[in-house]
Amino acid sequence: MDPKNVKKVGVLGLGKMGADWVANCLEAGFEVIGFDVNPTMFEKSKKQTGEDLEWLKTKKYADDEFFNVEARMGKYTIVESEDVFIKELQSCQIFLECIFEDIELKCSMLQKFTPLLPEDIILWSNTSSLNVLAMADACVKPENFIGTHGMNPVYQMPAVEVVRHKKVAEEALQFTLDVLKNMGKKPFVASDVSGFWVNKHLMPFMYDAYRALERGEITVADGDWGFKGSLGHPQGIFKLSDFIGMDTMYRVGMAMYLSTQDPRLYPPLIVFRMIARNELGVKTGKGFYQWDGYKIVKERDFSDLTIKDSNEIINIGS
Ligand SMILES: NC(=O)c1ccc[n+]([C@@H]2O[C@H](COP(=O)([O-])OP(=O)(O)OC[C@H]3O[C@@H](n4cnc5c(N)ncnc54)[C@H](O)[C@@H]3O)[C@@H](O)[C@H]2O)c1
Repeated sequence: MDPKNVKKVGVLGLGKMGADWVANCLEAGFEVIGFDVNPTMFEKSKKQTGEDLEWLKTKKYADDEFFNVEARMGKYTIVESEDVFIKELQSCQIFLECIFEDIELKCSMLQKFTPLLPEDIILWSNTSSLNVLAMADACVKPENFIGTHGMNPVYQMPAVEVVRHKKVAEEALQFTLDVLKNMGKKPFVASDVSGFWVNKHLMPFMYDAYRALERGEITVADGDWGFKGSLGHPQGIFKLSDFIGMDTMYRVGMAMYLSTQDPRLYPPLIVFRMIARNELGVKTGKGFYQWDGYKIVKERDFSDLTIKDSNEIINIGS
């Protein structure tokens, strides 16, 4: 396994993270094949990848005449069927899974795909919290499976949390670290515990902030400015949540709660209410902020959702 031999990557799941990882792979000069079970994602996802590359061109490669967005996009194909995707994967060196944060779904996809893949392909998963060993066990070769948790937006954030599990081959781990470094990332190694290093600490912190909002202790804008202006965070919890997506915030928190039983990881009521109203953040134009694309239009007023006393909880309805 020579990291320099990576030429082609297959990406399964073309939502926010899949689209952004594709941009990172194209930036690195790889050819990319993508597939998503939901065909309505094809156009949206490609648009997202194109915008990511435009961002890279402006912010990182402004002086590089050889960084051509169109040429990079020319190396990206979204295929419309799983059969064609599997055929294309025969010439890939890396398979990257970016589907929903659902252990059963991820394991069933790995069980289905890995017997059909080249023997020496390295399998990456962008899971943010799930048991990596369980996913490895769903693969034909658990030693070649590894967690590669990229941070949102992955084409901008240098760190990748590389999750080591007890069956991973040292060679696959080293290969992964080297390929990521060749891609310009700065990976670090984390343990296979629920939430790994980043989300183990970040998720309870974010949910506590939601609960404070729910109790009327803070507003969205003050909460975000509090962390930005006092601790130097690049953005506050609420803005970050809107980028992540409330559906993903739910899936990650619930998965971590189920595996740890830590009550701080049980999604607060506001998560359920926002999902029921399709207020998922940037992807639906409404979350903690109101959005126009990636621009904040205004912070939203959550005073109608404030939980003031126990009677209110009883009368909340839906
Ligand atoms: N959103 C974030 O900020 C973030 C950050 C780090 C890691 N992650 C992780 O990345 C992964 C993807 O998250 P996301 O935010 O991109 O989610 P998303 O909802 O934006 O996209 C997931 C995509 O997977 C597709 N999909 C689902 N089942 C599939 C299947 N069987 N075959 C093919 N495609 C399938 C869906 O159609 C969807 O387009 C999750 O594991 C998540 O925990 C997310």
